[in-house]
Amino acid sequence: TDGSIDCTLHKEALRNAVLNSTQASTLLGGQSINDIILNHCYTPLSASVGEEACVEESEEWETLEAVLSREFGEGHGGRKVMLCGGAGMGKTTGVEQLIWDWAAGTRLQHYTFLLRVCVDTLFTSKKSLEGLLLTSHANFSTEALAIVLQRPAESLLLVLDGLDRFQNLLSECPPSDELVNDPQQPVGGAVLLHSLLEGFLLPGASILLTSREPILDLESLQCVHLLGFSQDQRRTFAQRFFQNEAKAEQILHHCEQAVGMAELCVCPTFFWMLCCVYKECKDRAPQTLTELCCIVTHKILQEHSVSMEAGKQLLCGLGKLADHCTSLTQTSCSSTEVFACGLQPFLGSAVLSAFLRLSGGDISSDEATFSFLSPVFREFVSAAAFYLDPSGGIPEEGEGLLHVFLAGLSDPAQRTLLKSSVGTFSSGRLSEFHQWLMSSVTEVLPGFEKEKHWRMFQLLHHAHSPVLVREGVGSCQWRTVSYSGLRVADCVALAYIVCCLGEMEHLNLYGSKLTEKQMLKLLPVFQLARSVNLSQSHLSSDGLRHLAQAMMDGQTTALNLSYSKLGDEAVKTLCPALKHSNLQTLNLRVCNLTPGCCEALGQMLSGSKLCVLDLGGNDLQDQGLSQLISAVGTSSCRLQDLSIGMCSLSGACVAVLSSALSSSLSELKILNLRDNSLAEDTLELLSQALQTGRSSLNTLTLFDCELTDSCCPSIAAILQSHNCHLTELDLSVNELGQSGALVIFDTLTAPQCPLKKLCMVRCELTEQVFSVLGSVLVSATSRLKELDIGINPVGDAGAKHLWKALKHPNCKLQHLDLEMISLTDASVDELCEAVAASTSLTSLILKNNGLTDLSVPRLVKLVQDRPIMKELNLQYNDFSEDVFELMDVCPRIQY
Ligand SMILES: Nc1ncnc2c1ncn2[C@@H]1O[C@H](COP(=O)(O)OP(=O)(O)OP(=O)(O)O)[C@@H](O)[C@H]1O
Repeated sequence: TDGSIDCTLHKEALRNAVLNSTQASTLLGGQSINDIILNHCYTPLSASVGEEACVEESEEWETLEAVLSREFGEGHGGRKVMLCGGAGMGKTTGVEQLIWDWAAGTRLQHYTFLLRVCVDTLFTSKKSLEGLLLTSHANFSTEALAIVLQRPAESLLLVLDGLDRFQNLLSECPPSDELVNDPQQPVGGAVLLHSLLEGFLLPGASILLTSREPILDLESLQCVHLLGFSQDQRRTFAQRFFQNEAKAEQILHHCEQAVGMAELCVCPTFFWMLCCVYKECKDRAPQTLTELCCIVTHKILQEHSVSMEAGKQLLCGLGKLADHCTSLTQTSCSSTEVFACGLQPFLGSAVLSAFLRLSGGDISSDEATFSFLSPVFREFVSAAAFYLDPSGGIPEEGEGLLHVFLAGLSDPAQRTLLKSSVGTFSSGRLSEFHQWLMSSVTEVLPGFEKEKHWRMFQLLHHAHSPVLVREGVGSCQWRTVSYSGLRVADCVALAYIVCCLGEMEHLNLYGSKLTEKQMLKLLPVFQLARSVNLSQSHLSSDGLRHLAQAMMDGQTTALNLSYSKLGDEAVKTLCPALKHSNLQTLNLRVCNLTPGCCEALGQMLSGSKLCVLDLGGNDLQDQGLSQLISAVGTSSCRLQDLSIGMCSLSGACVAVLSSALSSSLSELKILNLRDNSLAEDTLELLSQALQTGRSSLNTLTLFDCELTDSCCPSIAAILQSHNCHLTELDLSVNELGQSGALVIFDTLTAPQCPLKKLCMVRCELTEQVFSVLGSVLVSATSRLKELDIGINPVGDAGAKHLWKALKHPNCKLQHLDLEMISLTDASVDELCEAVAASTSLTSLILKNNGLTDLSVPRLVKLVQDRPIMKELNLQYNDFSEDVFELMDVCPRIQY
């Protein structure tokens, strides 16, 4: 009966294994398990459950301890969990602490037996489950174990730690007829493991596996990702480590500031090493990752009294071994391989085991394998060897740290300590690296791939040489692609680059989601950028405050926050700062603004340097506009260009606008009112304001403002006035009709009419209107140079009047847009003749008409024979593919 098997003895045996362990803590290998457990140094770890690991610290992070308690909770018999996490993330420590706690009677007591399955020999020969359990539990006799295994399997928890070493052996699933259910039957490792996981062997038993990578894709297996230490867990660890809260805070702060360290600190082994180094560096903590690795190497070599010559030989050998492992994508090597890398003088010496872990027996055994204790150091020695060993070129790498270390080591300040222990670097190698870096920068930054840009910033940051930054970035055509998705480390690197340069033309963060931390790191960039694009971005309210501060202190002249869902409160936060900034242009299009923020906007306008303001697409309403506009027309407002299209304005707002415009102090030159329903009678007020002579307005957009012919006399009055400065007028998409248009055209020949550009797209213009327009164009007094009158279906007959006018020497037209006027091939003779004769026309838009292949040869010849023609747009006509080649010969033709 199982009563004869005493689980308290088993628990004691498990505890004794820890108590009697002789494993020692090392700098690169980490703190020993017994030290952690017995001295209560265990710190909770973070984990996330599911297929994808949630690697950014967030609410999805739970503690490993909580996850394991839940997954293996009472009543959940037969749970199978795979704990995945990179090297040194704490898998073994987490599992060992769990075993200790079970043995101490504090966790998972509903399992009567917790058993380790020894994985070391799992794949070397056929083994039975019983055999493997006996290897790890010498306290059991074969008979006793057999009795334990006959218990209801629900009371058993099996632990298999470190399966990643057998990744390739596990990749293939054995056929199900090979799976076994007898714990005494010897089988291969893959069969044994699959028999356990698929519930053939000990059905109902719970199983906990660990591996660096997710190795088995089984439905029965729940994946838990181990993510190391969160910020708070690092704090707990550091407080325990230093026994001093202030010191712990200092370290945490330093990690954030030191170049390249913050991201690595989530890894418990790395953080342990860092704390050990900090404890000893009384006067000066390492400022960068490279410096940290140089200090650690120096310490290890000194501790083992390694001479300079031998130190150099060791690093070169380790570097070769690292490159060898990388090229074969393997993590461990045999002693033969270690030998071949020139490390034979160090085989068996303690200094080698400070860097490499030996497993599978002693050095002389065939099964002995070596692997790097720390993946970070693997890349570090590879970089150091590049500078120490003159053979080979710049090693290739993907995302890793190798190039980061090459960059860091190229800086004499960061490698000082390494120099004192292994000697000076070859100057040829140093200049080789610098040349490589400079040519990579000049190749990458003019390109479109933002990740590659960031990589270059990182390398330049690690190289820590303002001269290199100025030489590389300063002299190349740095393309301003959107930098959305910057990680914190990229923000830091970008800030370093821009600070070295002292300026940045354009910071494009289109579509970014920026946390407060990222904003803080980017502050110097915001201050030094001439223009900043945050269109479609999301900023937290703290982030916004930092932006405001940066604008106030900085030299930015243009800020684009359009489509960013800011809302009134955010704008109220920004306005007081922007008032005192150097901003000249501010884009707040479609930012969910309401009348609630207009007072703040108005206050910002008075006294600021702002000249251009776009508020289009916000629900400002008449009430908001009157608050906003109160500043315009006062001596403290410099606004010249205001867009308030689609702002739910009605005719009632025209009164306040008009009074602002008629103030002699108003500097407003451009006003865009498109897409508002302005009642036409109120246009009279605007007309009067523009006739006072005090308004400087030269561009007015009334596109789609629900105007009709009854407003045309008011517009005509403006154009006829001797005081009017209007040179551009857009009346498109209004139902002006023939009579209305004629009233306006009548004024265009008046000598005082200053209009140079007129848009009347889709205004129901007729052939008769076009005929009048023809006579306007040939009059000696008309100043019209640009005419957009598309989407008025006047056909060939209507266009004829314009062709005739174009030939006339008085016609000054440079740009003519006749999109969608139902033009056909029948017009082409006259069109070509007219354009050829025109002395001014440089751009003709004929999109969306009925031209066919027949016209193409004539049109191509026309453009070819007319060098002053900049653009002939023939898009969306009825062409077949046959003529594409013909049109391709002339790049000024768009089709
Ligand atoms: N919970 C923890 N509390 C304190 N220190 C920890 C903890 N987890 C890990 N460490 C530190 O990290 C080191 C490495 O941990 P561990 O050996 O458990 O990692 P691992 O994930 O098993 O790595 P590998 O895949 O390389 O075997 C430990 O020696 C210890 O210094």
